[in-house]
Parts: sequence; structure tokens; C-alpha cells
Amino acid sequence: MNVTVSRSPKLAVKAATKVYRTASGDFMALQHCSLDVHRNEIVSIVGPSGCGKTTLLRAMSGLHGLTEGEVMLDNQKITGPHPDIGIVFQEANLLPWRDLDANIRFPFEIKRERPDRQWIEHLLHSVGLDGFGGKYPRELSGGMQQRAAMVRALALKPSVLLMDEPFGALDTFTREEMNRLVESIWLDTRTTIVFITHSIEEAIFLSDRVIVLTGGPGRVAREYPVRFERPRSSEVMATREVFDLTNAIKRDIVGERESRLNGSAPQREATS
Ligand SMILES: Nc1ncnc2c1ncn2[C@@H]1O[C@H](COP(=O)(O)OP(=O)(O)OP(=O)(O)O)[C@@H](O)[C@H]1O
Repeated sequence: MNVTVSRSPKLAVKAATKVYRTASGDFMALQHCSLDVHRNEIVSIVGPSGCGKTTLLRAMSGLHGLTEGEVMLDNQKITGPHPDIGIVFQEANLLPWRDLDANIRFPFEIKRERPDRQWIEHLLHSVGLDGFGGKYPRELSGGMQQRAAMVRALALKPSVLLMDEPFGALDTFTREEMNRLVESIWLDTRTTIVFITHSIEEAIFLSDRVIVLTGGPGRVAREYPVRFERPRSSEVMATREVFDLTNAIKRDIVGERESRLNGSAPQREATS
């Protein structure tokens, strides 16, 4: 299946600069960082640790403001948490005293909205959690908790889902299973997804584009289109093309990291 993306950006980060004011002085985590995410796209953001990925995602979600620049959703400036943007973090952050159903209901209670029960049942079924509504977080595995966190975010029918290393703490097999799940949810909903990960393989499997961020301070270094059809089979993921793409992205990240450590500017080729 081919991905059809509209060319007007769903989400646009424009010259984002973020300075953290700390006790030991100001720290610039992002500087003039710009990128567009198109409607129905899955875009992954990769880059060396500390390059500003989470800072960027938090700005996209409206969880924190920017020092300069702006983030636009459907051409409207984001000024705070937005009902059309869902977020999934590395930690599932389920409330331990509430069962799964009550956790999923929680955002609706805050917003004083009635949950769409049928949609939630559909989501629970698609992530393999039907029948688990009465279970408490401690009774669920890490993978199940993360699936529940995805249901909680998608229950509100956001048009954008931001995911910050959501599967970083899971074992390889569970992680692959979760990647397939994100793919199938996307095929079902076409939700625009921005996905932060340290795994290049995960980024390639999921994305229409992989954006490499460079640090010190954070900016877009390069982006790679990923043009394989979905669903992406393990045969496709084992091709030479994927191998070469993985290595190219890896070289970029290592190069960026090393040039930062050596204090020199990295060599950049033209964006493919
Ligand atoms: N609240 C904060 N106050 C001060 N500095 C911060 C704050 N949050 C992040 N930073 C700094 O900003 C830089 C970018 O952090 P950020 O968490 O965005 O990077 P990251 O690319 O997501 O890292 P990782 O891949 O390790 O999760 C880091 O140097 C970090 O120490």
C-alpha cells in the first residue's frame, strides 16, 4: 500500500530555539530547528543522546514553550497542550490505583467528555487487550502497559500522535511486536505520527521519513525518505536497501557525535 501524503504540513516547527535557564547558567538545547510533518505521515527523529529530541517533542506537544520560533498545528500556533495531539512516553505512566478501563477513562474525566466506548473496545481489541479492562497496571507486563498507554492516547482520537521512545525499555521481541502494532494502527487510522527512537531499525520500519538531529545545539542535520510499501515485511526489512540506509543513518549519527566531541563541523552531503 502506498502512502499518500498531502503537501500542506500538519505540524510545522519553525526556527525553534529553546534555552533552558539553569542554576549554572543558560543552556541552548535547540537552535533554529525547523521541520515539517505532513498529514498522515510517520516521521521518526533520531540523533545522539542529548541532541534535543525530547525537547523538540515537548515543544511540539505544547508541554513547554520555545524561547524563539513556533510550532504550528494546521497553521495555528500551539500555545499549550492541544486536544488534537496525543502523547506516548517511554514510561506508560498509568495510574497504579486505577484499573485499565479507569486509566483509559481518566483523560475524558478531566475533559468532562463522554468516551466513545465502541472506539475504545476496537482499540483494545486491536492491541490484544480485550478482557483486560479490570486489570491493574501491576498485573500487566511492560509491553501490555505500553499498549494500554497507546489506547489511552488514541481513545481521544488525536490527529497527531507524538511518541517519545515508547518502546525503549522493552525487550527486542516485544519491541518488534509493538512496531507491528503501530504500523497496523496507522494503517487503520492514518494518524500523523512523530516518533523518537534510538533504534535506526525501528525508525526505518515505521517511517516515511527519518530525520537526523544534530546536537550542540539541536538542529536538523539531514533527512532520509523511506519509500517501502506498508505493511513492511521482514523480507523487505532484510534487503540490501534497508541495510545501506541503516548504515548511512548510523554514520550520520556517529559523525555528528564525533564532530561535536572534537568541536569541528561535520561533513554533510546533499539531502537525498
Ligand atoms: N529541564 C531541563 N533543564 C536544563 N537542561 C535540560 C532540561 N531538559 C533537557 N536539558 C538538556 O537539554 C539537552 C537536550 O536534552 P533532551 O532530553 O531533549 O535530549 P535527547 O536527544 O532527547 O536525549 P536522549 O536521547 O538521551 O533522551 C541535554 O543536554 C539535556 O541535558
